[in-house]
Amino acid sequence: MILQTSNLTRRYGSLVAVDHLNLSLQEGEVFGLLGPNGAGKSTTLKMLTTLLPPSEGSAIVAGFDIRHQAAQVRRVIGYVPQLISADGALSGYENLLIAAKLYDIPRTERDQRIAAALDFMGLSDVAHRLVREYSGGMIRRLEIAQAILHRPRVLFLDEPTVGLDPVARHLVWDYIRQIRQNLGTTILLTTHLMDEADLLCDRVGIMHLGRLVACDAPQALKVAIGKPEATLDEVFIHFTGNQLQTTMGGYRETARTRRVARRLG
Ligand SMILES: Nc1ncnc2c1ncn2[C@@H]1O[C@H](COP(=O)(O)OP(=O)(O)OP(=O)(O)O)[C@@H](O)[C@H]1O
Repeated sequence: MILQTSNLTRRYGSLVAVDHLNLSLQEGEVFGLLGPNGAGKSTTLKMLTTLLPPSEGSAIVAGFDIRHQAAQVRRVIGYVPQLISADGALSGYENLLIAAKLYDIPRTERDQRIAAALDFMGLSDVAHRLVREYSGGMIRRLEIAQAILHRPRVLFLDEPTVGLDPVARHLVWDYIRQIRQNLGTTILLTTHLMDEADLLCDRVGIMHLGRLVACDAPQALKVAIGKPEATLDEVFIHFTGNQLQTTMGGYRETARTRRVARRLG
């Protein structure tokens, strides 16, 4: 197992955002974490990327303990957060150069690694343009390029295609597949898009109120609910008892969650 959580829990005051999560990922798989707004997906990713300490429980990522070996964990993972992390006032190349320095990539290798990442993500032609002139899809691809520059063993993507048009979304899916295929990277992503999860993920985990309520290959989950021909939307509704995106409901809760997410960066 490349990633294993053991009763991983995070509380915010009296709210249990992630509740004794037990999750195992096999090396090289693309795993999708699904769940309504507020289910605990981002909080899980923040703990696994060592940005947020767990309240209870533990997790091992690529052989390192997120609590006691956080620095080692950070060296072997890549993370693309939900909110834009690239600097719009710099070029794509400059953003990648910062990432290369942050990841301690030796000076002699930097240029070659950056060129390879730009090429891999289809951004060579725009490398020296300011990121604020990029389309949403190009920014996402640049952020993914930044996150794979140091060849991480596990890549975390928090809603990688949110806000992208269908063409840009398909392109990001293609790149995610290529990363797995060419680099053997294990990928853990969160998404609200059931077609994205169905097409891209080897397995999905459905979270509801902080708990993992289902975990298997999309087709196996369809069979498990007695409807092999079902869409993943139906599977999701079956396990969460909700229409898509409604658990916490309402504009106020969504706005609050967004504000919180923004604060946490
Ligand atoms: N810093 C915080 N302080 C207090 N509560 C928080 C904080 N961060 C998240 N929460 C709460 O924890 C719960 C889980 O939030 P989280 O962002 O992990 O859910 P999510 O599944 O990622 O949701 P979304 O799909 O909207 O991104 C929510 O009820 C949220 O309001």
